[in-house]
Amino acid sequence: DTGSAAATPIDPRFDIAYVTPVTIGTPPQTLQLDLDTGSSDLWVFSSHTPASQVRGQRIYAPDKSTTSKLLNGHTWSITYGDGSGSRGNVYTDKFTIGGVTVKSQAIETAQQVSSSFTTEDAIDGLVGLGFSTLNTVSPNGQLTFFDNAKPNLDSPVFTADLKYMKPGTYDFGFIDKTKYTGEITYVPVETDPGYWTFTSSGYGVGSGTFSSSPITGIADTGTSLVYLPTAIVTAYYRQVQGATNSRSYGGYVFPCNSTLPAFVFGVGEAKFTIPPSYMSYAAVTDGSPTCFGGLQSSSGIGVNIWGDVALKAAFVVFNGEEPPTIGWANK
Ligand SMILES: CSC[C@H](NC(=O)[C@H](Cc1ccccc1)OC(=O)N1CCC(N)CC1)C(=O)N[C@@H](CC1CCCCC1)[C@@H](O)Cn1ccccc1=O
Repeated sequence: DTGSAAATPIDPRFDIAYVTPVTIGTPPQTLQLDLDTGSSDLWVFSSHTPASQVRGQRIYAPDKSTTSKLLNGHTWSITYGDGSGSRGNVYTDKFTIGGVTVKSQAIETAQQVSSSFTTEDAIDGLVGLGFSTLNTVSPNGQLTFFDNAKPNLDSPVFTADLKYMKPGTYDFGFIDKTKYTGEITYVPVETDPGYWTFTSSGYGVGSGTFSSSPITGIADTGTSLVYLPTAIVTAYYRQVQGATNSRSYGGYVFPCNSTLPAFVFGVGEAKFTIPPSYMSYAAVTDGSPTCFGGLQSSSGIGVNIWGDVALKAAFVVFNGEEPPTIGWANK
């Protein structure tokens, strides 16, 4: 098997998240889900989600699918880094992304979603693409779509080609040579506790010297920004006129008309440049002259996160062979 599906930004003004069309059940029900390498639950808004918590999202109705089966006595509950969360019951059903089908995928139906999910009408749920050890279904943890699909994929990989303010693609089962330039640099992945954790070889601010120092973090398609150690973040914003670490806005902000340096990060011998346009994430509120930075400190999180701001500067291969590795290429 091989497959390919679009990853479309949910907001035309800034890349807060990307959604991908999937089909569930028989006849197929189409939902727009956020593929998240930072978690491992596949959950959806459903006919079991209270109407008061659904605001425009598409829902999965297991009772309308001839191939759905309730996974008796199984429940799930998840809380994300940004404090959002959801919980509910579990079915198995036919699940397809970009033409790759898993006949019996655990579909976690929401009985409750937090307010930030209710207000985000462009996201109908998540497809966790982290390692299945992170799955929250109890009493028996379930496998991710990738783990279920892997044995039937031509190659046990999926790739992310996210783009700045336009649709990119997720490919499953193959590496599309037309999507990158030069060589792919592969580095080891630490699978404990279950993220795509790898070690970057260092960073540089703009045209400044490159600092070769290991930065261990996770490649996370479900996180909008890049979160790195405070020393790196302060070194970056020292080069930005008028930048301050705002308590009220919860991070580094600066005048939107500031000149921003690029941010360079290393993977092995390779270098990747996040252009200034990606580093100015968004105006703090619509029309404000104050902008929120695409690079923020990880000190409050406990893990460094290479989110979409970094991922869209590269072509990334999530290699599910044993042992797993992650590959980065310029594009
Ligand atoms: C520092 S982990 C914060 C991160 N959530 C974000 O990145 C959200 C994404 C978002 C926000 C609003 C609408 C849509 C999407 O966006 C912001 O938080 N932003 C962007 C806008 C900025 N103004 C403020 C900062 C996060 O929990 N990701 C998790 C997946 C997310 C959850 C929310 C829905 C979309 C998918 C996940 O991979 C993060 N994970 C990673 C490792 C361990 C646990 C864990 O849970």
